[in-house]
Amino acid sequence: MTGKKLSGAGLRGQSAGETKLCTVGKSGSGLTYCGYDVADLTENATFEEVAYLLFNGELPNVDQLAAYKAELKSMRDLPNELKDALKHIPADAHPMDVMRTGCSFLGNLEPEVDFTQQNKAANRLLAAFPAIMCYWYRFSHEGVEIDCNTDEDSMGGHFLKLLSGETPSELHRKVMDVSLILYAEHEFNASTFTARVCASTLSDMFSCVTGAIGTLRGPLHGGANEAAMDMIQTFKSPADAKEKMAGMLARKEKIMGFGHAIYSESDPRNVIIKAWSEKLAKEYGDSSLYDISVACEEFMWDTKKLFCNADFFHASAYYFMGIPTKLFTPIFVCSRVTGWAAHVMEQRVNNRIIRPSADYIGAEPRAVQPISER
Ligand SMILES: CC(=O)SCCNC(=O)CCNC(=O)[C@H](O)C(C)(C)COP(=O)(O)OP(=O)(O)OC[C@H]1O[C@@H](n2cnc3c(N)ncnc32)[C@H](O)[C@@H]1OP(=O)(O)O
Ligand SMILES: O=C([O-])CC(=O)C(=O)O
Repeated sequence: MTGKKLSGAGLRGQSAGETKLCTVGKSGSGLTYCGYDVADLTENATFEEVAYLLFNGELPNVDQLAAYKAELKSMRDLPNELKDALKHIPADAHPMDVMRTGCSFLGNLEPEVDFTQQNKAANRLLAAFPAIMCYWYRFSHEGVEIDCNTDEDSMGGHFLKLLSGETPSELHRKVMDVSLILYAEHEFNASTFTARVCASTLSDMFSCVTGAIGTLRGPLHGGANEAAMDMIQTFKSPADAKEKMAGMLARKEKIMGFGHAIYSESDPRNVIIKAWSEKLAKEYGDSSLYDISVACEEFMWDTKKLFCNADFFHASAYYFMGIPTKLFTPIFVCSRVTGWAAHVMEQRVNNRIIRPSADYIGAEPRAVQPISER
């Protein structure tokens, strides 16, 4: 066999199952969760409402939301054994490895014994992830043992307060909330598919989410927001960005934060996070990083007709909020755990073990030679 087998490579364009949770790129660009447009959700709902929607199929009413938020708040703290484990992870560890270990360790302490506990397990992970990330980060980088509870009402505000110890501004709370909504769910992307494959063996929620974290870690998936930030920071000006990107394309390098496996015209999350990034740039008082990002977007469209995906303007938005680059992808985990867990639950309702076939391209049948004759 010669050359790259393109048709069907990466399972592109093939349906691998059914879902009620999400549509991606139905007309080239849209994104819906349980029938709601993601733009509508970012304007008229909060991340906790979206989490409830994904787990229950409907948005909550006032009482349901209050009860759900109270439940999540009661689950924010970490067991001492997990805090001790996090203290042993070095400062130079990859933060996604910390998230993976934190998830897996919690699964030892509070296992999902049977599927009647699936909502509890999902909510526990959702509530605990900000503390898993920030407890490790602040202890390993600043020597501070943080209190894992805050008086912040929302997940976004809670995360920001754990990270800095300061009460976040309304603007920062809002942007974090929008960001968590945008990253919550995305149909059969690589990490969600990992979770569903794991779920299809009737494994537990913590194993499904641990596997998904490992898949999200890569730069072709969730890791792209960090890679985009690292790249943007090497550009001195919009003109410099265009010149350096031309060189990257000439060397056939991938530009992180651009392109998408499903969307063909645009990623609907980009226009939303880009607008918030612009607002944050004004508040920050120095818009150079935003201006450089806009130049990158223009250049990629003009030269390759490639558009920014969800990750690209998240980089500058998080930067303006003072979030360290190494925590960008872990924030994605704090959000996407909702989508992953919802897919695990959906897989369990109508399960058959996921086990595709492969086209064999190896050696013809042959006999084993005695080792002395090889
Ligand atoms: C939240 C998320 O996970 S969003 C995705 C985040 N990932 C990134 O931003 C990483 C950069 N982007 C990419 O690597 C790809 O666009 C992916 C992984 C997102 C999608 O990959 P695929 O569906 O396989 O698209 P594919 O790689 O076939 O792209 C088609 C062509 O566009 C090119 N291309 C696609 N994305 C890029 C990019 N970011 N930079 C440069 N060229 C690109 C490919 O090289 C390919 O060119 P070719 O036909 O000459 O080989
Ligand atoms: O759908 C994909 O392939 C990747 C993506 O954008 C996501 O998971 O949010």
